[in-house]
Formats: sequence, structure tokens, C-alpha cells
Amino acid sequence: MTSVDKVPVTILTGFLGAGKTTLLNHILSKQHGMRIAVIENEFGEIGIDDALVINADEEVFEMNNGCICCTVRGDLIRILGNLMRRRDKFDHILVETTGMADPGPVAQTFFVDDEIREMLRLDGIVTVVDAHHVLLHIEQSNEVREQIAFADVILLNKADLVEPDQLDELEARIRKMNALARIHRTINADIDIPTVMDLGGFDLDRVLEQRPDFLQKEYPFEWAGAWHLPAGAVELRYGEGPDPFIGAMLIPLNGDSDADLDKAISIAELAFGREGKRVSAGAKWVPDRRVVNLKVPETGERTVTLLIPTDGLYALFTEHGPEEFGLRLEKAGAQLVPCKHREFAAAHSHDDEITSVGITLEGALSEEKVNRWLGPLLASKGQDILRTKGILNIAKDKRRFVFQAVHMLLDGGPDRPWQSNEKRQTEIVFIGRNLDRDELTAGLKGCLV
Ligand SMILES: Nc1nc2c(ncn2[C@@H]2O[C@H](COP(=O)(O)OP(=O)(O)OP(=O)(O)O)[C@@H](O)[C@H]2O)c(=O)[nH]1
Repeated sequence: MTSVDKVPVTILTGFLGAGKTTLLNHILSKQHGMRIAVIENEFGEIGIDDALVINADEEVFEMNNGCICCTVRGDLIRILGNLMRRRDKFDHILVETTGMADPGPVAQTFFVDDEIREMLRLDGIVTVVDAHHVLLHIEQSNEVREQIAFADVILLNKADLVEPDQLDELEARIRKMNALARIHRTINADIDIPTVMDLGGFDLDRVLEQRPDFLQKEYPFEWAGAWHLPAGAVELRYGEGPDPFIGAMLIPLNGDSDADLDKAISIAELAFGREGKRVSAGAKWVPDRRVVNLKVPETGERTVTLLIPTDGLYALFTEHGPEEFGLRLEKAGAQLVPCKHREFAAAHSHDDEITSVGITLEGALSEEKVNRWLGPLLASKGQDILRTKGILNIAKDKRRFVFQAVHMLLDGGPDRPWQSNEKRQTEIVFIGRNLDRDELTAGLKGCLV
């Protein structure tokens, strides 16, 4: 299949509340003659975006429960595969990521999966930037920096909320993070569709130049070594390291070929995805198919005794390279040298501090009480509460009240009437740091009539 026949894909990214859905709605409502299939990935305990995306003829596929760049990448590949069986129905695919996604691994999907690469081509990464909040986000979020660095096109959105000279400064700052992206200033993500949808190809060479390991698969461990180990006790010694606990796993190998190590790698990948067990200093470790979390000492060294069941070849996988925490194996005071070892690109990590709290509540709310609760709540906690979205059941109103906020900027109003087959209930989701579920739930309950 030539590049022309392949279906173009656009990845739409940008931090929480930057304006991705606004851009999506703009694209879906314009007459551009393109038939677009949309794949959406939402962060948050309750999916509200459904209510915020306009009804369009285009097909929208939702992916919830996980971030597109990690756990649901398999889902993305499956949905893309299904779409390709009906490829006569559309001309372009748009993948909207969550505000928390690192676009790198999503983009990587289009280069490393053979079937996908055969049928689809990444047209580009479009990053929407919230001009009003982006400086705060650049400081706090690695994902935002990645979203800007990977972009082919950047929309410097919400230009109406920022003075022109501040916009100039912002643009200069972003330019430093990505010298080649095309930057457009927008209000309500209002932009010519070809400017974002017809870029003619994601610039893989540019990305490879900046990140030579872009196409390298990521692993949940950084290092593996193979040793011939004698049956009985072997000492594993280590010292201070980069994390309070470091995961490790010992697996018997059938032989010392690359294929044998590859087999062990697959086992270790699965095991590192599950919760590990802890062993304390001085404890005995009998190798099984579980990861052991080694407690790292604040000073000095620790020893864990490995009980090797039979003479043979074993592979030890570790979350960090051995030199990072002084790891070595010893038998009767003599160091054992691995017969081979391999290094792996480590998986990216997320800002784990950002979580979501979803609340569903029956009973009608007083609009006045909601205003009295929500406004001050967002004003006082606006630094921590990054994003709020909700569908409210307001007393004596036939219509749903749909609202959303980015930090403390609120936006919303009455929406369509509640349907007869629909449960009248309030659904609200908060995304941010230090969220107190009980306090938020109590606050919402206090708005009941
Ligand atoms: N003032 C102003 N508000 C905007 C602009 N663009 C979008 N908004 C508002 O910003 C809020 C968030 O916009 P969305 O498009 O939902 O943002 P998003 O990136 O899809 O948000 P998540 O999916 O939660 O990450 C909405 O209330 C929009 O109406 C703009 O250019 N100016």
C-alpha cells in the first residue's frame, strides 16, 4: 500500500481544559467534505465528554478507564483495526487523547505495529495550548512539555484571555521547546481545517533527531543480567539508590541464547505489571514468578539471600541499572560475574498526583446553593482543581444543566431536556491534585434542595 492510499491519522493533544473538545466540535461542524472517525480517550472516573461533544454524523468511539498512552494502547490498536475493516466509510481518523497523555507512545503506535503501519499514516500531532494557564502547566507537568515538544502544529488557544505582549512572550517560550512546529493563535480553537488536518505527514525524522530512542519499545525494567548460579544460598547486595524501593525478579533460563532471554523478558514484563512483594534486609528470597521490591537503605548496604533451587542459568531483571544502587551477586564473599546482560528503555511515568473524583448524586439541587458552593470552592482551590465537569439535576428545571471549569474559569448553562427514559441525577467529576472525596461529596450534598 502506498503512502497515498493509507488513511491519515491526526493525534489531538493538549493539557486538561486546553480546548481539545472545542477544536473537535469545530472540526465536526465545519463543511469540509472529509468523513472523519473520532476516537476519544477521557481521563476521569465518570465520562462526561459525551454530553460536551456535539452530535455529528461522524462516528465517535470512546475509550475510558485508563490513559491512551499506557494501559489502553491495546484498545487503541483494536479500535483502529476494527475501523480499517470499514475503511470505505471515512477518509481521516482523529484520535483525541486525554489531557494527561504523553503523545509520544501514542505516536509510536503508528510506527511500531506492523498492521497499523501498513494501513494508516500519522498525518500529524496537533497540540492545543491554554494560553491563560500554560505557564503554570509547563512548570508542573511533564506531559505538557512532551505535548509541546512532539507537536507539528500548536494552537495557542484562549488568545482572548491574554494580552498580546504576553502572547508574544508565550510564543517565544514555546518556540524554545519546539523550534519547528507551526504556531497559530486562536480563540475557541477557530482555525482553518486544512491547517490542522492536512499536514502531509508527521515529521518522524525531526523527532528521531531529538529523541533517537523514540521507536524503542519501553519496558518496566531497565536492566537484565544472566548468571550461572550454583544451588544454595547466593548473596544479593545493594546500597543507596534512586527510589525507596526497587523492583527485581529472578527467572530460570533454559539456555543462554537471545531467544531464551526474550522468553524470560516476556514473563518479566507481565510480572512487573502486577504488584510485587517486599523482602526485608536479611530475608531469604526463593525465586518464583513474582517481582520483589527491594527496600533501599538510606545509608550503607543491605543483603538479601537468594535460595537457588538447582544449579543453572538465571536472569535477574531490575527496575534500575545495577550501577545505580550498587547491585551485585556474591557467593562466599566472591563476586559472581554475569555471562551476559541487556539494557532496556524505561517506561515513561505520569504525574501520579493528578487523580479524579467522580460523584453521582440522586435528588434535585438548588441552583443558588450550587453557585454558592462551586464558585468559592474553585476560587480557593483553583490551583489544585485543574478541571471540573458536570451534568446537574436542578430542581424544577426540565433541562439538564451542563457545566465545566478549567481551574476557576467556569462555563455552562442549561442543555437539552431530560428524556423520559433517562434517570434525573447529578454527575460531576473533579480532576486535580489533593482532592478530598469526602469533602467534595459533602459539599455537593449540601446543595440538595
Ligand atoms: N475564553 C475562552 N475559553 C475557551 C476557549 N477555547 C475553549 N474555551 C473553554 O475552555 C473550556 C475547556 O474547553 P474544552 O474544549 O472542553 O477543553 P479540553 O481540552 O477538551 O478539556 P479536557 O477534555 O477536559 O482535557 C470550555 O469551557 C471552553 O468553552 C477560548 O479560546 N477562549
